Amino acid sequence: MDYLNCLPIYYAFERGLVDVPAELVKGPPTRLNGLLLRGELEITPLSSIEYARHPDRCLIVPGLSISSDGPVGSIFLMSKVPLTELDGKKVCLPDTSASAAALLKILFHHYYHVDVQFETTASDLEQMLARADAALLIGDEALAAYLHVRNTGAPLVVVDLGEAWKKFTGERMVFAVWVVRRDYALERPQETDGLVAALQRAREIGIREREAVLDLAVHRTGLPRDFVADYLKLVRYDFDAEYQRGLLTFYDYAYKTGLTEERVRLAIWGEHLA
Ligand SMILES: C=C(O[C@@H]1C=C(C(=O)O)C=C[C@H]1O)C(=O)O
Repeated sequence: MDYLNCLPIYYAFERGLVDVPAELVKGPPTRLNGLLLRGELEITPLSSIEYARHPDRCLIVPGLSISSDGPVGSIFLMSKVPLTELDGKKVCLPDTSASAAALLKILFHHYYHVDVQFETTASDLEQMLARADAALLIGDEALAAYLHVRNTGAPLVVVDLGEAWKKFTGERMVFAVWVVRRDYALERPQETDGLVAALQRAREIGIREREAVLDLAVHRTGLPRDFVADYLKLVRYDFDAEYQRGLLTFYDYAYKTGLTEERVRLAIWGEHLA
């Protein structure tokens, strides 16, 4: 995934510290979601909401996710007015996002109790706010927009969706899980074990070599070092029982909000295969 939040995981592959018998493909979340579902990728981070829409198509890689326990630092709603005043107004969603877009719909419906009209557009704060009263941003565009708003003092209400979710439910929020295509995994269990082990090894190295990852992140983005360091502390990569409970809570609300068609169970590679 072509965002800073994936660098701690892919650093070891990029640096050749872990051998991965695969070709790496980059893109924003919705592009990778589409490629996996069209059978053009074998293993990828997938927007968590897309897993709930296609549980028969994928198996979750154990012990890995893109999550937060409270603020996430890169998923923001930026609004010209307080959220309660958005009733009947338009909100732009970025065409890069699936999970955060679903989360925002859930929050408006069940937490803020505000009825808004959504429009999906390219991820560009200025253009979004020219067409609507509020805009959702994710990933590196959200980081840049946040800094811009902070530095210019633009009069926008800024809400971190990881933080709003935590206030609403008390739970962690899982934005993406790594999945392997189910047909591929069942046909090629040994290759799947190899890819899963490579990802887990890469994650360990990314955590251990935190400073080197930070150097590379600063070099690549040109963002201030303290800002990037703080951000990389907010993003979590765990997928233990507490994260899974947070994810199932998200799925419950997604179902209640009409964003998914069934209440799914988590099928995790190596744990239980439905
Ligand atoms: C934390 C983030 O979570 C992302 C949000 C996603 C989504 O909305 O579909 C998908 C993958 C994650 O990278 C982020 O990109 O800022």
